[in-house]
Amino acid sequence: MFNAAKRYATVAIVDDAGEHTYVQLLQDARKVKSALGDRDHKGASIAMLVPNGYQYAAVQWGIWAAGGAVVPLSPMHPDRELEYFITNSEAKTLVCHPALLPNVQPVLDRLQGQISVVSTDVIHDLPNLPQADDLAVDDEQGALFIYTSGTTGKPKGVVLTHANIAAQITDLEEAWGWTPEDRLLHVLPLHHLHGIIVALCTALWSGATTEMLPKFDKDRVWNRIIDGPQDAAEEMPTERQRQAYTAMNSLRLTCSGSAALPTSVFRRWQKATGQIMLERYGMSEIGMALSNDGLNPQNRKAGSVGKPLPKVQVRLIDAEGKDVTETPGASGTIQIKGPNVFHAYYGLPEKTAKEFTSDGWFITGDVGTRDSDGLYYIMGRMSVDIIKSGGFKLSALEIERELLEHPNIVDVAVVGVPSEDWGEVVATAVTLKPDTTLTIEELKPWCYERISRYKTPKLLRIVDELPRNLMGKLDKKAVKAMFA
Ligand SMILES: Nc1ncnc2c1ncn2[C@@H]1O[C@H](COP(=O)(O)OP(=O)(O)OP(=O)(O)O)[C@@H](O)[C@H]1O
Repeated sequence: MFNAAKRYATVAIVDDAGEHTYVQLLQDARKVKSALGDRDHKGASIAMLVPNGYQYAAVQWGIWAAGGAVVPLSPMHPDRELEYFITNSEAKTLVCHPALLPNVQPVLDRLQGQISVVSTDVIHDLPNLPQADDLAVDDEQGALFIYTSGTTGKPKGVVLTHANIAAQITDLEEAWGWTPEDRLLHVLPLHHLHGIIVALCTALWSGATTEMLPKFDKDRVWNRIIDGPQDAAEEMPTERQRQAYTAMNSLRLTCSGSAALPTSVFRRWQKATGQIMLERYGMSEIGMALSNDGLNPQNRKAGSVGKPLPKVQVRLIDAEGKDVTETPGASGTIQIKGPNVFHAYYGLPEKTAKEFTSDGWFITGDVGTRDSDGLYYIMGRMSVDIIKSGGFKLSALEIERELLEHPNIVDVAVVGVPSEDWGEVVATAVTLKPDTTLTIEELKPWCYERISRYKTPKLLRIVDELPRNLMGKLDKKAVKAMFA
Protein backbone atom coordinates (compact mmCIF):
# COMPACT_ATOMS: atom_id res chain seq x y z
CA MET A 1 0.00 0.00 0.00
CA PHE A 2 2.70 2.47 1.03
CA ASN A 3 4.88 1.60 -1.95
CA ALA A 4 1.96 2.19 -4.28
CA ALA A 5 1.26 5.56 -2.64
CA LYS A 6 4.86 6.73 -3.03
CA ARG A 7 4.40 6.68 -6.79
CA TYR A 8 1.74 9.36 -6.72
CA ALA A 9 2.25 13.07 -6.13
CA THR A 10 -1.44 13.70 -6.75
CA VAL A 11 -4.55 14.20 -4.63
CA ALA A 12 -5.46 11.07 -2.69
CA ILE A 13 -8.55 12.23 -0.84
CA VAL A 14 -10.95 15.15 -1.04
CA ASP A 15 -13.27 15.69 1.91
CA ASP A 16 -15.18 18.59 3.46
CA ALA A 17 -11.85 19.94 4.81
CA GLY A 18 -10.25 20.10 1.32
CA GLU A 19 -7.71 18.21 -0.76
CA HIS A 20 -5.06 15.89 0.66
CA THR A 21 -2.18 14.50 -1.38
CA TYR A 22 -0.59 11.07 -1.21
CA VAL A 23 2.57 12.72 0.13
CA GLN A 24 0.58 14.21 3.00
CA LEU A 25 -1.18 10.92 3.63
CA LEU A 26 2.19 9.18 4.12
CA GLN A 27 3.36 12.02 6.38
CA ASP A 28 0.22 11.83 8.50
CA ALA A 29 0.36 8.05 8.72
CA ARG A 30 3.87 8.50 10.07
CA LYS A 31 2.55 10.90 12.73
CA VAL A 32 -0.13 8.44 13.83
CA LYS A 33 2.55 5.72 14.00
CA SER A 34 4.68 7.95 16.18
CA ALA A 35 1.71 8.83 18.45
CA LEU A 36 1.13 5.11 18.90
CA GLY A 37 4.51 5.01 20.58
CA ASP A 38 6.66 4.03 17.61
CA ARG A 39 7.10 0.59 19.11
CA ASP A 40 6.28 -2.35 16.92
CA HIS A 41 2.72 -3.38 17.67
CA LYS A 42 3.28 -6.64 15.68
CA GLY A 43 -0.24 -7.73 14.81
CA ALA A 44 -1.77 -6.24 17.99
CA SER A 45 -5.36 -5.11 17.53
CA ILE A 46 -5.76 -1.34 17.51
CA ALA A 47 -9.29 0.04 17.35
CA MET A 48 -10.17 3.24 15.47
CA LEU A 49 -13.26 5.42 15.65
CA VAL A 50 -12.87 8.11 13.02
CA PRO A 51 -15.54 9.69 10.80
CA ASN A 52 -15.54 9.11 7.04
CA GLY A 53 -12.98 11.47 5.55
CA TYR A 54 -9.26 11.94 5.04
CA GLN A 55 -8.33 11.29 8.68
CA TYR A 56 -9.83 7.81 8.43
CA ALA A 57 -7.24 6.85 5.80
CA ALA A 58 -4.37 8.52 7.71
CA VAL A 59 -5.24 6.59 10.89
CA GLN A 60 -5.69 3.29 9.07
CA TRP A 61 -2.27 3.66 7.46
CA GLY A 62 -0.71 4.87 10.73
CA ILE A 63 -1.90 1.74 12.53
CA TRP A 64 -0.56 -0.42 9.70
CA ALA A 65 2.76 1.41 9.77
CA ALA A 66 2.96 0.71 13.50
CA GLY A 67 2.49 -3.00 12.80
CA GLY A 68 -1.04 -3.11 14.19
CA ALA A 69 -4.23 -4.73 12.93
CA VAL A 70 -7.00 -2.19 12.43
CA VAL A 71 -10.32 -2.77 14.21
CA PRO A 72 -12.61 -0.22 12.52
CA LEU A 73 -15.44 1.01 14.73
CA SER A 74 -18.38 2.95 13.39
CA PRO A 75 -20.22 6.01 14.69
CA MET A 76 -23.34 3.98 13.80
CA HIS A 77 -22.62 1.41 16.52
CA PRO A 78 -24.32 1.75 19.91
CA ASP A 79 -21.84 1.63 22.82
CA ARG A 80 -22.63 -2.02 23.72
CA GLU A 81 -21.54 -3.07 20.24
CA LEU A 82 -18.43 -0.88 20.40
CA GLU A 83 -17.59 -2.66 23.63
CA TYR A 84 -18.11 -6.07 22.02
CA PHE A 85 -15.75 -5.26 19.13
CA ILE A 86 -13.10 -3.77 21.45
CA THR A 87 -13.13 -6.61 23.95
CA ASN A 88 -13.58 -9.37 21.38
CA SER A 89 -10.60 -8.12 19.37
CA GLU A 90 -8.61 -7.54 22.60
CA ALA A 91 -7.71 -4.03 21.43
CA LYS A 92 -5.72 -2.18 24.09
CA THR A 93 -5.42 1.07 22.13
CA LEU A 94 -8.09 3.20 20.48
CA VAL A 95 -7.43 6.00 18.00
CA CYS A 96 -10.44 8.28 18.29
CA HIS A 97 -11.64 11.53 16.74
CA PRO A 98 -12.48 13.95 19.59
CA ALA A 99 -16.01 14.52 18.25
CA LEU A 100 -16.71 10.78 18.56
CA LEU A 101 -15.23 10.34 22.04
CA PRO A 102 -18.68 10.65 23.69
CA ASN A 103 -19.85 7.61 21.67
CA VAL A 104 -17.22 5.43 23.29
CA GLN A 105 -16.90 7.12 26.70
CA PRO A 106 -19.32 4.70 28.46
CA VAL A 107 -17.16 1.81 27.19
CA LEU A 108 -13.94 3.48 28.40
CA ASP A 109 -15.60 4.01 31.78
CA ARG A 110 -16.62 0.38 31.99
CA LEU A 111 -13.19 -0.88 30.89
CA GLN A 112 -11.51 1.43 33.43
CA GLY A 113 -8.05 2.17 32.12
CA GLN A 114 -7.63 -1.08 30.20
CA ILE A 115 -7.55 0.85 26.94
CA SER A 116 -5.45 3.88 26.08
CA VAL A 117 -6.79 6.54 23.75
CA VAL A 118 -4.85 8.43 21.08
CA SER A 119 -6.57 11.47 19.61
CA THR A 120 -6.62 12.10 15.86
CA ASP A 121 -5.57 15.65 16.78
CA VAL A 122 -1.98 14.38 16.47
CA ILE A 123 -2.48 14.63 12.71
CA HIS A 124 -2.49 18.43 12.80
CA ASP A 125 -0.66 18.94 16.11
CA LEU A 126 2.53 17.03 15.29
CA PRO A 127 5.03 18.52 12.82
CA ASN A 128 5.79 16.68 9.58
CA LEU A 129 8.56 14.20 10.23
CA PRO A 130 11.69 14.13 8.13
CA GLN A 131 11.54 10.42 7.26
CA ALA A 132 8.00 9.66 6.15
CA ASP A 133 8.91 7.12 3.53
CA ASP A 134 10.19 4.43 5.87
CA LEU A 135 6.79 2.79 6.23
CA ALA A 136 6.45 -0.92 5.61
CA VAL A 137 4.21 -3.83 6.54
CA ASP A 138 4.65 -7.55 7.07
CA ASP A 139 2.53 -9.32 4.43
CA GLU A 140 1.60 -12.29 6.58
CA GLN A 141 0.55 -10.26 9.59
CA GLY A 142 -3.09 -9.55 10.55
CA ALA A 143 -4.06 -6.17 9.06
CA LEU A 144 -7.79 -5.77 9.39
CA PHE A 145 -10.69 -7.01 11.47
CA ILE A 146 -14.03 -7.07 9.71
CA TYR A 147 -16.88 -8.11 11.96
CA THR A 148 -19.54 -10.11 10.14
CA SER A 149 -22.97 -8.51 10.20
CA GLY A 150 -24.20 -11.04 12.69
CA THR A 151 -27.12 -12.08 10.51
CA THR A 152 -26.30 -15.72 11.21
CA GLY A 153 -25.02 -15.50 14.79
CA LYS A 154 -22.84 -13.31 16.99
CA PRO A 155 -20.49 -11.16 14.88
CA LYS A 156 -17.21 -12.94 14.23
CA GLY A 157 -13.97 -11.02 13.78
CA VAL A 158 -12.66 -11.94 10.33
CA VAL A 159 -8.90 -11.29 10.32
CA LEU A 160 -7.46 -10.38 6.92
CA THR A 161 -3.69 -10.25 6.44
CA HIS A 162 -1.89 -7.65 4.32
CA ALA A 163 -1.36 -10.42 1.75
CA ASN A 164 -5.12 -11.13 1.65
CA ILE A 165 -5.87 -7.44 1.17
CA ALA A 166 -3.23 -7.07 -1.55
CA ALA A 167 -4.68 -10.08 -3.42
CA GLN A 168 -8.22 -8.71 -3.17
CA ILE A 169 -7.17 -5.26 -4.34
CA THR A 170 -5.00 -6.33 -7.26
CA ASP A 171 -7.79 -8.60 -8.54
CA LEU A 172 -10.20 -5.66 -8.59
CA GLU A 173 -7.57 -3.36 -10.09
CA GLU A 174 -7.23 -5.77 -13.00
CA ALA A 175 -10.87 -6.85 -13.39
CA TRP A 176 -12.46 -3.42 -13.04
CA GLY A 177 -9.64 -1.51 -14.73
CA TRP A 178 -8.73 0.88 -11.90
CA THR A 179 -6.27 3.67 -12.88
CA PRO A 180 -4.93 6.93 -11.33
CA GLU A 181 -7.41 8.76 -13.59
CA ASP A 182 -10.34 7.28 -11.65
CA ARG A 183 -12.27 9.45 -9.24
CA LEU A 184 -14.34 7.60 -6.66
CA LEU A 185 -17.30 9.10 -4.85
CA HIS A 186 -17.21 7.33 -1.48
CA VAL A 187 -20.40 7.29 0.59
CA LEU A 188 -20.28 3.89 2.31
CA PRO A 189 -19.83 2.96 5.98
CA LEU A 190 -16.18 2.27 6.83
CA HIS A 191 -16.44 -0.80 9.04
CA HIS A 192 -17.37 -3.22 6.26
CA LEU A 193 -15.52 -4.85 3.43
CA HIS A 194 -16.95 -2.92 0.52
CA GLY A 195 -16.43 0.54 2.00
CA ILE A 196 -12.91 -0.23 3.27
CA ILE A 197 -11.33 -2.56 0.71
CA VAL A 198 -13.37 -2.58 -2.48
CA ALA A 199 -13.77 1.19 -2.43
CA LEU A 200 -11.24 3.17 -0.33
CA CYS A 201 -8.18 0.90 -0.33
CA THR A 202 -8.45 -0.14 -3.98
CA ALA A 203 -8.71 3.51 -4.99
CA LEU A 204 -5.66 4.44 -2.86
CA TRP A 205 -3.63 1.51 -4.17
CA SER A 206 -4.44 2.56 -7.75
CA GLY A 207 -3.44 6.18 -7.20
CA ALA A 208 -7.02 7.32 -7.86
CA THR A 209 -8.66 10.27 -6.13
CA THR A 210 -11.35 9.50 -3.57
CA GLU A 211 -13.96 12.06 -2.70
CA MET A 212 -15.39 11.18 0.70
CA LEU A 213 -18.75 12.40 1.93
CA PRO A 214 -19.35 12.11 5.69
CA LYS A 215 -22.25 9.76 4.99
CA PHE A 216 -24.66 8.73 2.25
CA ASP A 217 -26.90 11.69 1.48
CA LYS A 218 -29.06 11.16 -1.59
CA ASP A 219 -29.32 14.85 -2.53
CA ARG A 220 -25.62 15.52 -2.05
CA VAL A 221 -24.72 12.54 -4.19
CA TRP A 222 -27.00 13.61 -7.05
CA ASN A 223 -25.81 17.22 -6.82
CA ARG A 224 -22.19 16.17 -6.84
CA ILE A 225 -22.62 13.95 -9.88
CA ILE A 226 -24.70 16.44 -11.87
CA ASP A 227 -22.91 19.65 -10.94
CA GLY A 228 -19.34 18.40 -10.73
CA PRO A 229 -16.97 19.02 -7.83
CA GLN A 230 -17.42 22.77 -7.42
CA ASP A 231 -21.10 23.48 -7.22
CA ALA A 232 -23.57 21.72 -4.95
CA ALA A 233 -27.14 22.80 -5.55
CA GLU A 234 -29.65 22.52 -2.72
CA GLU A 235 -32.47 20.65 -4.39
CA MET A 236 -32.89 18.39 -7.37
CA PRO A 237 -36.07 19.49 -9.09
CA THR A 238 -37.64 17.02 -11.47
CA GLU A 239 -36.43 18.79 -14.61
CA ARG A 240 -32.93 17.79 -13.60
CA GLN A 241 -33.68 14.18 -14.40
CA ARG A 242 -32.32 14.60 -17.93
CA GLN A 243 -29.17 16.22 -16.55
CA ALA A 244 -28.93 13.38 -14.04
CA TYR A 245 -29.06 10.87 -16.86
CA THR A 246 -26.29 12.61 -18.75
CA ALA A 247 -24.09 13.01 -15.68
CA MET A 248 -24.58 9.45 -14.44
CA ASN A 249 -24.07 8.06 -17.91
CA SER A 250 -20.56 9.54 -17.95
CA LEU A 251 -19.44 7.60 -14.84
CA ARG A 252 -16.93 4.88 -15.61
CA LEU A 253 -18.43 2.21 -13.31
CA THR A 254 -21.44 1.74 -11.05
CA CYS A 255 -21.58 -1.42 -9.00
CA SER A 256 -23.88 -3.22 -6.58
CA GLY A 257 -23.31 -5.95 -4.04
CA SER A 258 -23.61 -7.30 -0.49
CA ALA A 259 -27.15 -8.45 -1.24
CA ALA A 260 -29.04 -9.48 -4.35
CA LEU A 261 -29.68 -6.71 -6.86
CA PRO A 262 -33.37 -6.89 -7.81
CA THR A 263 -33.92 -7.08 -11.57
CA SER A 264 -36.40 -4.22 -11.27
CA VAL A 265 -33.67 -1.99 -9.78
CA PHE A 266 -31.16 -3.09 -12.45
CA ARG A 267 -33.66 -2.03 -15.15
CA ARG A 268 -34.71 1.23 -13.46
CA TRP A 269 -31.05 2.14 -12.97
CA GLN A 270 -30.31 1.60 -16.65
CA LYS A 271 -33.37 3.65 -17.65
CA ALA A 272 -32.55 6.53 -15.29
CA THR A 273 -28.79 6.63 -15.85
CA GLY A 274 -27.88 4.71 -18.99
CA GLN A 275 -25.54 2.64 -16.82
CA ILE A 276 -25.47 -1.14 -16.85
CA MET A 277 -24.90 -1.91 -13.18
CA LEU A 278 -22.10 -4.33 -12.35
CA GLU A 279 -23.23 -6.84 -9.70
CA ARG A 280 -20.57 -8.64 -7.72
CA TYR A 281 -20.54 -11.28 -4.96
CA GLY A 282 -18.26 -11.45 -1.98
CA MET A 283 -18.11 -11.64 1.77
CA SER A 284 -15.94 -10.48 4.65
CA GLU A 285 -14.02 -13.75 4.71
CA ILE A 286 -13.02 -13.73 1.03
CA GLY A 287 -13.29 -10.19 -0.29
CA MET A 288 -14.76 -10.20 -3.77
CA ALA A 289 -15.02 -13.58 -5.51
CA LEU A 290 -17.40 -13.24 -8.45
CA SER A 291 -17.92 -10.21 -10.62
CA ASN A 292 -19.66 -9.25 -13.81
CA ASP A 293 -17.44 -7.88 -16.56
CA GLY A 294 -15.68 -4.79 -15.20
CA LEU A 295 -14.49 -3.54 -18.58
CA ASN A 296 -17.30 -4.31 -21.02
CA PRO A 297 -20.74 -3.34 -19.66
CA GLN A 298 -22.56 -5.13 -22.49
CA ASN A 299 -21.42 -8.47 -21.02
CA ARG A 300 -23.15 -7.79 -17.66
CA LYS A 301 -26.24 -9.85 -17.02
CA ALA A 302 -29.10 -8.99 -14.67
CA GLY A 303 -29.53 -11.56 -11.89
CA SER A 304 -26.00 -12.95 -12.36
CA VAL A 305 -22.90 -12.15 -10.32
CA GLY A 306 -20.60 -12.97 -13.22
CA LYS A 307 -17.39 -15.00 -13.17
CA PRO A 308 -14.52 -15.63 -10.71
CA LEU A 309 -12.00 -12.79 -10.31
CA PRO A 310 -8.51 -13.62 -11.68
CA LYS A 311 -6.93 -15.04 -8.49
CA VAL A 312 -10.09 -16.65 -7.09
CA GLN A 313 -11.06 -20.30 -7.52
CA VAL A 314 -14.77 -21.11 -7.19
CA ARG A 315 -16.55 -24.47 -7.07
CA LEU A 316 -20.10 -25.69 -6.40
CA ILE A 317 -20.58 -28.78 -4.24
CA ASP A 318 -23.98 -30.48 -4.07
CA ALA A 319 -25.67 -32.14 -1.07
CA GLU A 320 -23.93 -35.45 -1.86
CA GLY A 321 -20.54 -33.78 -1.87
CA LYS A 322 -20.21 -33.95 -5.67
CA ASP A 323 -18.53 -31.12 -7.59
CA VAL A 324 -21.29 -29.81 -9.90
CA THR A 325 -19.49 -26.67 -11.08
CA GLU A 326 -19.38 -27.88 -14.67
CA THR A 327 -23.04 -29.00 -14.72
CA PRO A 328 -25.06 -26.04 -16.00
CA GLY A 329 -28.05 -25.26 -13.77
CA ALA A 330 -27.06 -27.64 -10.96
CA SER A 331 -27.02 -25.97 -7.55
CA GLY A 332 -24.38 -26.37 -4.87
CA THR A 333 -22.75 -24.63 -1.95
CA ILE A 334 -20.21 -22.09 -3.10
CA GLN A 335 -16.66 -22.88 -2.03
CA ILE A 336 -13.68 -20.58 -2.50
CA LYS A 337 -9.90 -20.93 -2.62
CA GLY A 338 -7.19 -18.35 -3.27
CA PRO A 339 -4.85 -15.77 -1.74
CA ASN A 340 -7.90 -13.58 -1.05
CA VAL A 341 -9.27 -15.99 1.58
CA PHE A 342 -9.04 -14.82 5.20
CA HIS A 343 -6.66 -15.95 7.87
CA ALA A 344 -8.95 -16.81 10.80
CA TYR A 345 -11.90 -15.79 12.90
CA TYR A 346 -10.20 -14.06 15.79
CA GLY A 347 -9.97 -16.33 18.84
CA LEU A 348 -12.11 -19.02 17.20
CA PRO A 349 -9.73 -21.69 15.79
CA GLU A 350 -12.37 -24.43 15.88
CA LYS A 351 -14.99 -22.28 14.18
CA THR A 352 -12.39 -21.31 11.56
CA ALA A 353 -11.44 -24.95 10.91
CA LYS A 354 -15.11 -25.92 10.54
CA GLU A 355 -15.56 -23.45 7.68
CA PHE A 356 -12.88 -25.12 5.54
CA THR A 357 -12.96 -28.48 3.74
CA SER A 358 -10.15 -30.97 4.33
CA ASP A 359 -8.64 -29.90 0.97
CA GLY A 360 -8.56 -26.23 1.97
CA TRP A 361 -11.68 -24.70 0.37
CA PHE A 362 -13.62 -22.07 2.33
CA ILE A 363 -17.31 -22.99 2.65
CA THR A 364 -19.25 -19.77 2.14
CA GLY A 365 -22.65 -21.01 3.31
CA ASP A 366 -24.19 -19.59 0.14
CA VAL A 367 -25.77 -21.68 -2.59
CA GLY A 368 -25.35 -20.90 -6.28
CA THR A 369 -25.62 -22.20 -9.81
CA ARG A 370 -23.58 -21.68 -12.97
CA ASP A 371 -24.85 -21.55 -16.54
CA SER A 372 -23.28 -22.91 -19.71
CA ASP A 373 -21.56 -19.53 -20.30
CA GLY A 374 -19.79 -19.85 -16.95
CA LEU A 375 -21.86 -17.12 -15.27
CA TYR A 376 -22.78 -17.67 -11.63
CA TYR A 377 -26.13 -16.97 -9.89
CA ILE A 378 -26.61 -16.66 -6.13
CA MET A 379 -29.59 -18.57 -4.72
CA GLY A 380 -28.97 -17.33 -1.19
CA ARG A 381 -27.76 -18.53 2.14
CA MET A 382 -28.16 -22.22 2.88
CA SER A 383 -29.34 -21.40 6.42
CA VAL A 384 -32.19 -18.99 5.60
CA ASP A 385 -32.69 -18.50 1.86
CA ILE A 386 -32.95 -22.07 0.62
CA ILE A 387 -36.54 -23.17 1.24
CA LYS A 388 -37.24 -26.90 1.17
CA SER A 389 -40.85 -27.30 0.09
CA GLY A 390 -42.56 -30.44 -1.26
CA GLY A 391 -39.24 -31.96 -2.29
CA PHE A 392 -38.06 -28.80 -4.10
CA LYS A 393 -35.19 -26.56 -3.06
CA LEU A 394 -36.33 -23.01 -3.71
CA SER A 395 -34.33 -19.81 -3.70
CA ALA A 396 -35.85 -17.06 -1.57
CA LEU A 397 -33.83 -14.52 -3.57
CA GLU A 398 -35.36 -15.66 -6.87
CA ILE A 399 -38.89 -15.37 -5.45
CA GLU A 400 -38.10 -11.95 -3.94
CA ARG A 401 -36.86 -10.78 -7.34
CA GLU A 402 -40.20 -11.75 -8.91
CA LEU A 403 -42.35 -10.24 -6.16
CA LEU A 404 -40.56 -6.91 -6.54
CA GLU A 405 -42.10 -6.72 -10.02
CA HIS A 406 -45.58 -6.44 -8.43
CA PRO A 407 -46.89 -2.90 -8.91
CA ASN A 408 -47.97 -2.53 -5.25
CA ILE A 409 -44.90 -4.03 -3.58
CA VAL A 410 -42.03 -1.79 -2.44
CA ASP A 411 -39.90 -4.08 -0.30
CA VAL A 412 -40.01 -7.81 0.24
CA ALA A 413 -38.61 -10.68 2.28
CA VAL A 414 -39.26 -14.35 1.52
CA VAL A 415 -38.70 -17.11 4.08
CA GLY A 416 -39.62 -20.75 4.61
CA VAL A 417 -42.06 -21.51 7.41
CA PRO A 418 -42.29 -25.05 8.83
CA SER A 419 -45.25 -27.05 7.55
CA GLU A 420 -46.30 -30.63 8.29
CA ASP A 421 -47.46 -31.25 4.73
CA TRP A 422 -44.74 -29.55 2.75
CA GLY A 423 -41.68 -29.48 5.03
CA GLU A 424 -41.65 -25.72 4.58
CA VAL A 425 -44.02 -23.33 2.82
CA VAL A 426 -43.06 -20.09 1.13
CA ALA A 427 -44.05 -17.05 3.20
CA THR A 428 -43.51 -13.40 2.37
CA ALA A 429 -43.54 -10.15 4.29
CA VAL A 430 -43.92 -7.02 2.17
CA THR A 431 -44.22 -3.27 2.42
CA LEU A 432 -46.67 -1.63 0.02
CA LYS A 433 -46.84 1.61 -1.92
CA PRO A 434 -48.96 4.26 -0.16
CA ASP A 435 -52.73 3.83 -0.62
CA THR A 436 -52.45 0.33 -2.07
CA THR A 437 -53.55 -3.02 -0.65
CA LEU A 438 -52.72 -6.66 -1.29
CA THR A 439 -54.19 -9.95 -0.09
CA ILE A 440 -52.82 -13.45 -0.51
CA GLU A 441 -55.85 -14.23 -2.73
CA GLU A 442 -54.80 -11.40 -5.07
CA LEU A 443 -51.09 -12.24 -4.94
CA LYS A 444 -51.41 -15.95 -5.79
CA PRO A 445 -52.96 -15.64 -9.29
CA TRP A 446 -50.52 -12.82 -10.10
CA CYS A 447 -47.65 -15.17 -9.18
CA TYR A 448 -49.07 -18.16 -11.10
CA GLU A 449 -48.54 -16.25 -14.34
CA ARG A 450 -44.88 -15.66 -13.55
CA ILE A 451 -43.46 -18.42 -11.36
CA SER A 452 -44.22 -22.07 -10.63
CA ARG A 453 -47.06 -22.76 -8.23
CA TYR A 454 -44.69 -24.34 -5.72
CA LYS A 455 -42.70 -21.10 -5.55
CA THR A 456 -45.81 -18.98 -4.98
CA PRO A 457 -46.14 -17.70 -1.40
CA LYS A 458 -48.85 -19.33 0.67
CA LEU A 459 -48.57 -16.82 3.50
CA LEU A 460 -48.44 -13.02 3.32
CA ARG A 461 -47.86 -10.33 5.95
CA ILE A 462 -48.11 -6.62 5.20
CA VAL A 463 -45.73 -4.60 7.40
CA ASP A 464 -44.70 -0.94 7.69
CA GLU A 465 -41.01 -1.80 7.60
CA LEU A 466 -38.93 -4.95 7.19
CA PRO A 467 -36.37 -5.82 9.88
CA ARG A 468 -32.88 -4.89 8.65
CA ASN A 469 -29.49 -4.68 10.34
CA LEU A 470 -27.16 -1.64 10.41
CA MET A 471 -25.87 -2.50 6.95
CA GLY A 472 -29.42 -2.58 5.62
CA LYS A 473 -29.43 -6.36 5.20
CA LEU A 474 -32.65 -8.25 5.83
CA ASP A 475 -32.82 -10.00 9.19
CA LYS A 476 -34.44 -13.22 8.00
CA LYS A 477 -34.64 -14.72 11.48
CA ALA A 478 -36.86 -11.81 12.53
CA VAL A 479 -38.94 -12.23 9.35
CA LYS A 480 -39.43 -15.92 10.13
CA ALA A 481 -40.53 -14.99 13.64
CA MET A 482 -43.38 -12.95 12.13
CA PHE A 483 -44.95 -16.19 10.94
CA ALA A 484 -44.35 -18.21 14.13
N1 LIG B 1 -24.51 -10.04 -5.14
C1 LIG B 1 -24.99 -10.72 -4.11
N2 LIG B 1 -26.17 -11.39 -4.24
C2 LIG B 1 -26.69 -12.07 -3.21
N3 LIG B 1 -26.11 -12.15 -1.99
C3 LIG B 1 -24.95 -11.51 -1.80
C4 LIG B 1 -24.32 -10.76 -2.85
N4 LIG B 1 -23.17 -10.24 -2.36
C5 LIG B 1 -23.08 -10.64 -1.07
N5 LIG B 1 -24.15 -11.40 -0.72
C6 LIG B 1 -24.46 -12.00 0.59
O1 LIG B 1 -23.75 -11.31 1.61
C7 LIG B 1 -22.94 -12.24 2.36
C8 LIG B 1 -21.69 -11.58 2.84
O2 LIG B 1 -21.98 -10.55 3.76
P1 LIG B 1 -20.97 -10.07 4.89
O3 LIG B 1 -19.69 -10.77 4.76
O4 LIG B 1 -20.98 -8.61 4.86
O5 LIG B 1 -21.58 -10.40 6.27
P2 LIG B 1 -22.69 -11.42 6.65
O6 LIG B 1 -22.33 -12.69 5.96
O7 LIG B 1 -23.98 -10.75 6.33
O8 LIG B 1 -22.53 -11.61 8.21
P3 LIG B 1 -22.78 -12.97 9.02
O9 LIG B 1 -21.69 -13.93 8.60
O10 LIG B 1 -22.69 -12.60 10.44
O11 LIG B 1 -24.12 -13.47 8.63
C9 LIG B 1 -22.69 -13.37 1.40
O12 LIG B 1 -22.38 -14.57 2.09
C10 LIG B 1 -24.02 -13.45 0.64
O13 LIG B 1 -24.98 -14.19 1.38
